[in-house]
Amino acid sequence: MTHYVDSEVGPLRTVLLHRPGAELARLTPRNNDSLLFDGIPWVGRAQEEHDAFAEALRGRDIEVLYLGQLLTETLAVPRARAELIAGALADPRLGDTLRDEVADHLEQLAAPELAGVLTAGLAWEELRAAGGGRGLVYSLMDPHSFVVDPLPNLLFTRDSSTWVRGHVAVTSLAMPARRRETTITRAIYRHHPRFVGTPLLYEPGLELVEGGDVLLLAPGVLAVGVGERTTPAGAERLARRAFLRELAHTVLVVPIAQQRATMHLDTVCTMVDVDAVVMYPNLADDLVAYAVRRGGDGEPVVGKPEPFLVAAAAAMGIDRLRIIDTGLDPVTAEREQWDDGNNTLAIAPKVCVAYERNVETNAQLEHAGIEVIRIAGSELGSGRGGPRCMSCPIVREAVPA
Ligand SMILES: NC(=[NH2+])NCCC[C@H](N)C(=O)O
Repeated sequence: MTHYVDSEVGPLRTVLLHRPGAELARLTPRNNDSLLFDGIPWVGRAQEEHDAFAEALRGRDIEVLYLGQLLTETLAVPRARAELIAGALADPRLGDTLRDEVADHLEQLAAPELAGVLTAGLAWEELRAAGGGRGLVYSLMDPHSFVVDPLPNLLFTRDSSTWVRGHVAVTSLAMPARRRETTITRAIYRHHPRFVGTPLLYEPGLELVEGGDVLLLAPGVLAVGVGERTTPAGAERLARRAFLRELAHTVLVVPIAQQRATMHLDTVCTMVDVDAVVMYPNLADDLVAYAVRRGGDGEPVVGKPEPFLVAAAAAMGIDRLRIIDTGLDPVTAEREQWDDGNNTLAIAPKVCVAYERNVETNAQLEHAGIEVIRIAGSELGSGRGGPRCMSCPIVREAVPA
């Protein structure tokens, strides 16, 4: 099957999810802020919610791939295994002695156990229980800490890679708690038999870009939010690369507030139809875009800022990009935006998956003719991400004419 995505709403055929597991059980009141969770999720219930999400997708003939399983399979490739172990050892906190010990520990693990440590991390006392734990660094480490940090935000597969046509952008994540995630997505796309040979449009280590900020408005048209995560330099680099490979002709760069509530563009705006978005009403009128176009030599040419809807419609070649007017009062809008009401996953034009708790937003979507597949997310949502954040589309059919 050809892996290919060139819109936000074309019928979804294959998607990458991550079923949350032991890495969520690492969250405590001491570390949840730095690990970017707003609470301490009930792991079993989060798994049930996630399974129901996956089932809803399978029920619509969508193939669900799991990151954990792909990771285990990828570890069968010796080069991938070496890269992934190196990724876990790259943490400068370790120092030589502890790094050698952790290396010895990881190298003797079979693939499933190693995948477990790469996702859930290795706690201080686990290394001692395994017979390690000598040297200065280990002795001075907080016994509540990790020698390999857990990656609870792997749940949000949207951010660590994103597809543009047949190319995959392995992103460059902003937050320290998430950076190692892309050693995993990169290894999967480079070495897993299913993905070998996929061209990489972007790579970790480049200027910051996160997948939650990248929207494929139409074939050849990207919107890239710049704010808390993706930087203007990241948007420029992504645009330049997409232009050179002729994957896009226009990239709309959209500044968003640098704060947690609007950490990614997809927390305030997602597409639900070929010409419609659901957007956080409190900023619908203020959002602007800088249209960056491919110049004759492939170099980016930057236009003046324009209202987002105007710039988007022009780039997409349509008369108007409709906002589904959620018509909510500012307080309800703010509450439901925080709970990812605007973070819908379109699985076809006019069909989206949304958290059930955002009662008002969902009612307005239905009123506008959008089918809403509701999923529970009381536990999943504690990481501040909705259905779009928790999914990385790998195959979408072309939008039906
Ligand atoms: N595409 C998204 N909106 N992703 C949400 C990611 C949430 C995650 N806890 C973080 O702070 O990074």
